[in-house]
Amino acid sequence: MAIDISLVNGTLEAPVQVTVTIGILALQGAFAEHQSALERLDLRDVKAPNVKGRLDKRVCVVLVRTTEDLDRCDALVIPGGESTTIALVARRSGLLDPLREFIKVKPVWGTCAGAILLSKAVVGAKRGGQELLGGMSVTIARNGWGSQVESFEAPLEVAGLKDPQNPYMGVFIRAPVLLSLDQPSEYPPIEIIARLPPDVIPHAVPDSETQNQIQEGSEDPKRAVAIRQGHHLLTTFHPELTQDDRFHEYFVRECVIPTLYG
Ligand SMILES: NC(=O)CC[C@H](N)C(=O)O
Repeated sequence: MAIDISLVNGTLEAPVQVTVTIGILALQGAFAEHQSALERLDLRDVKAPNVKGRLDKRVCVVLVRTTEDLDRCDALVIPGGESTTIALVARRSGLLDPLREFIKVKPVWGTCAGAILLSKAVVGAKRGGQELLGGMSVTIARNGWGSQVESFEAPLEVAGLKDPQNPYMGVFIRAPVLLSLDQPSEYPPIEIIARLPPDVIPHAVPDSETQNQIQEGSEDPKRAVAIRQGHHLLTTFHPELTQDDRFHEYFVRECVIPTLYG
């Protein structure tokens, strides 16, 4: 975050230019596509009631490969790719613990593999295990829809986005499936931002994995494909692979700006 204080007629004025710096973990996966989407955003369109002064028009994007890169960021995006590889490279780069500390205090958005890393528990990890970053009190199934050939697109119901009447085309590539949305008291409430249409059912997750988790009258967590918990956002699909930037706009508007200026 950079705030310029200007001197007008010898007195200090309120901040006039506010830069939002968002990191993208760039160890493996679709980080370049997230960069393009974030750089397309025009923050002058983003409502930021608590910002005294103007938001800089453009997000400042940092590709994060070191702790020094991470230290510059107000928020972080963890892209899709291969969650086991991202965790391994993060460990080798000395980033795993700094990332866990970052997640405790700053907004983070995980897409697909990034969603797995943001979860507190995973089902179907590779042999040898899967290190997680945690941050969101959910359990997720890796490759919950099956293999690459079972990748698909689906129009999502997106109540919380801009233009909610326009469905959002979700791109699911070896996507994970949310198995349970837990609500321990030390975590903020979970809000479902996007759901699958009722006719799309993740078949690769055995019912036995989920049956016990769905309480009568409550929603099947498998239909939730974008959730927010406090200032964190999780999407099991790939918003960066479309030209529809509403999720990127949502993350900045609802998760990043209120954390910086709320
Ligand atoms: N498109 C993706 O990010 C796929 C995620 C991959 N199945 C994993 O486990 O990491």
